[in-house]
Amino acid sequence: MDTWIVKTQALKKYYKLGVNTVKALDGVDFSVREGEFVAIIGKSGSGKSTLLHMIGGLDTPTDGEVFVDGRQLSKMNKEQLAVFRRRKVGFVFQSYNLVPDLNVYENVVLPIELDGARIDHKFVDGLLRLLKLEEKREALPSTLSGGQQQRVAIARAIAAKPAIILADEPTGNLDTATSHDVLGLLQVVAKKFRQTIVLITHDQDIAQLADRIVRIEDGRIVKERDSHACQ
Ligand SMILES: Nc1ncnc2c1ncn2[C@@H]1O[C@H](COP(=O)(O)OP(=O)(O)OP(=O)(O)O)[C@@H](O)[C@H]1O
Repeated sequence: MDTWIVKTQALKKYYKLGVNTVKALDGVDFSVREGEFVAIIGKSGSGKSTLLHMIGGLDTPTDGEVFVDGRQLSKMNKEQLAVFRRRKVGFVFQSYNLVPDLNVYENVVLPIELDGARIDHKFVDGLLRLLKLEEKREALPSTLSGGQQQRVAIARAIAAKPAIILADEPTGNLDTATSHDVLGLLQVVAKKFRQTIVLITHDQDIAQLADRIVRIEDGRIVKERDSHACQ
C-alpha cells in the first residue's frame, strides 16, 4: 500500500487586493507518496510557489487542509510550525542562501546545529561525496561556482533527513548543462535515501526527470501524468 507523505484537501489561498480577489490556489487536492519525485509545472502566476509554501508551512491557507508526514498543519501554532519546518522540510530555493563566513561543511550542518540535534557525520560525508563536494568541504561559498553552491544548498536540505524536500526553481540561476548536472545529482541522492521531492520548474527537460508531473493553471491542478508515459 502507498504511504502518503503529503496530502492537501480542497486547498485554497485567496489574496484580497482592493475590490479584487486573486485566487492563487482554488481547491487543490494533491498527494505525494513517500520517496516520490514530483515536478510542478505551470505558467508564471499560476500558483506553484503558493502551493509549495503551503506544504512547507511558510504560509497559511484561506481554506482547506495540508497534511505532511501525518501532521495536520492547521492544528499547529506558530512555534510548532517553526519546529515542523526545521525538522521535516528541506527547502531549496533559486538563491542558494548560504552563510558567506561558513565553509561548505559548516553550512551543510548549520540547521542541525541550530536545532540542537546530533550530526550524523557519516551521513553528511556520504552526502558530500555523492554531490561531488568532498574536495570543497573547507571552501567558502564565494569561491564556489553557482552549480557547486546549489549542490551545497541541496546537501544542507537533505542533511537533517527531512520528510520532504521542497525545491522552488532550484536551477533558475544556472545554465542548462549545470542545471541538468545538479538535478541529476539531486535525483541520485533522493533515490539513495528514499527522499521525497516536490520541485517547481519551468524546464520541461528537468520535469521529465520526475516520477510524475503536475500542471497548475489558475490555482488548480489541470493535469497529472507519469512523466515517463507516452504523451
Ligand atoms: N503576497 C501576495 N499578495 C497578493 N497576491 C499574491 C501574493 N503572493 C502571490 N500572489 C498572487 O498569487 C498568484 C500565484 O502566485 P505564485 O507565486 O504562486 O505563482 P507561480 O506559479 O509560482 O509564479 P512564478 O512561476 O512566476 O514564480 C499570482 O497571481 C500572484 O500575483
